[in-house]
Amino acid sequence: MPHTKNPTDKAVKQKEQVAVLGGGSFGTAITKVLAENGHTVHFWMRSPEQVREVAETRCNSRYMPGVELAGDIRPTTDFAAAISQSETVFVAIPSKAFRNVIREHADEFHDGQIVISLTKGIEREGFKLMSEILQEEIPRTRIGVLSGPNLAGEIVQRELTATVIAAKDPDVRRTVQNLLGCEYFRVYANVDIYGVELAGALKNIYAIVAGLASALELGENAKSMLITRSLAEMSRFAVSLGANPMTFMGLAGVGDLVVTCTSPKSRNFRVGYAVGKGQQLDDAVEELGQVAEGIYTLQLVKERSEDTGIYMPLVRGLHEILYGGASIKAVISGLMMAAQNSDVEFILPRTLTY
Ligand SMILES: NC(=O)C1=CN([C@@H]2O[C@H](COP(=O)(O)OP(=O)(O)OC[C@H]3O[C@@H](n4cnc5c(N)ncnc54)[C@H](O)[C@@H]3O)[C@@H](O)[C@H]2O)C=CC1
Ligand SMILES: O=C(CO)COP(=O)(O)O
Repeated sequence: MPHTKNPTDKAVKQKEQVAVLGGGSFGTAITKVLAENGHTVHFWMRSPEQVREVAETRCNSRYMPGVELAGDIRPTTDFAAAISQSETVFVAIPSKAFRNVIREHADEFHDGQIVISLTKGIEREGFKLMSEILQEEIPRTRIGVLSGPNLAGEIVQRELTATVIAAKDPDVRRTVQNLLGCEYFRVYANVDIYGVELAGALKNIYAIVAGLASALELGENAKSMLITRSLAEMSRFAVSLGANPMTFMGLAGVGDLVVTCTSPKSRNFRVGYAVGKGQQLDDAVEELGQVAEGIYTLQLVKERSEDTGIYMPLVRGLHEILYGGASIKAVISGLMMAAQNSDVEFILPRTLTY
């Protein structure tokens, strides 16, 4: 049920200047939360037409049709102007363009500025997460990552939502909690940046798997099995890369996995569903018209898991279906008939004979 009270009615403790980079669904949703909390939001996007539309109509019709953007929102194509006055900058640029955008404007960030990635993806070259890109490109800033079960379409309707801010610096965590927290948006803290960020990127793969399962009308037992084994697989992979397994018990892990694996509001789920109904992958992505990061993450994680010997049967199976022309039935049969294994491998180590 949407929360109907407008947070702008509430006395705001401290009005800040903030910037949001990226005018898609999630950039728009976070801009709306910040503006409703009374902050001045410098909303940077590359399209002058979109800037004009948001300025004139207070609506971003391509990504959030029918949603009014109230409050002190200043849309702009001028990057330097957007971030110059802002103590905190939120970045909602898809992973494929993330480094280029930050690199191009690296000199415009100032020392100690807080920069928070909202992006749930991985860069192909070097398997870099967005926080690592920020660290490389703008090391003088203070970096954090926001991730969790955060469907943009629900946030803009003020549906009750929780998220996670991960940062080493407690001041960064506190700042983001203060900026975003309100009656319908609750912000929890973590220090495991890598785990929170990897969880957000990896779950997109399993949302595609869940969409496929939904299209095939598999039963409830099967859906539960898939979600739980997805959690086992993604945490196995992340832990091998240095993440804390406990992060996967939280909102950024199981929370985000559940929401995207059970909702057609997830774009990744919708791509899986379309493929499960017989559509070609390229057509499904084109029809979506928005980013489905899992498509790219799948390829990177498959390669990385093979290079490092991490057992990821769902990733391998999905890759065979999407890129290897394998039949969905054959892949399911292969998964079900694989060697029997342990449930929670942190309790009973997995047998290696597969
Ligand atoms: N939409 C959602 O519910 C959520 C999305 N995210 C993540 O946020 C990130 C952004 O996703 P969305 O906003 O949903 O995507 P979207 O597909 O709705 O919009 C992408 C936006 O990025 C812009 N863009 C692309 N390349 C650009 C470039 N080179 N320079 C400037 N702008 C560029 C596009 O113009 C568009 O405005 C993704 O990594 C996604 O996984 C995270 C949580 C929730
Ligand atoms: O990350 C999301 C929700 O937490 C959004 O998922 P999609 O990108 O699949 O829509």
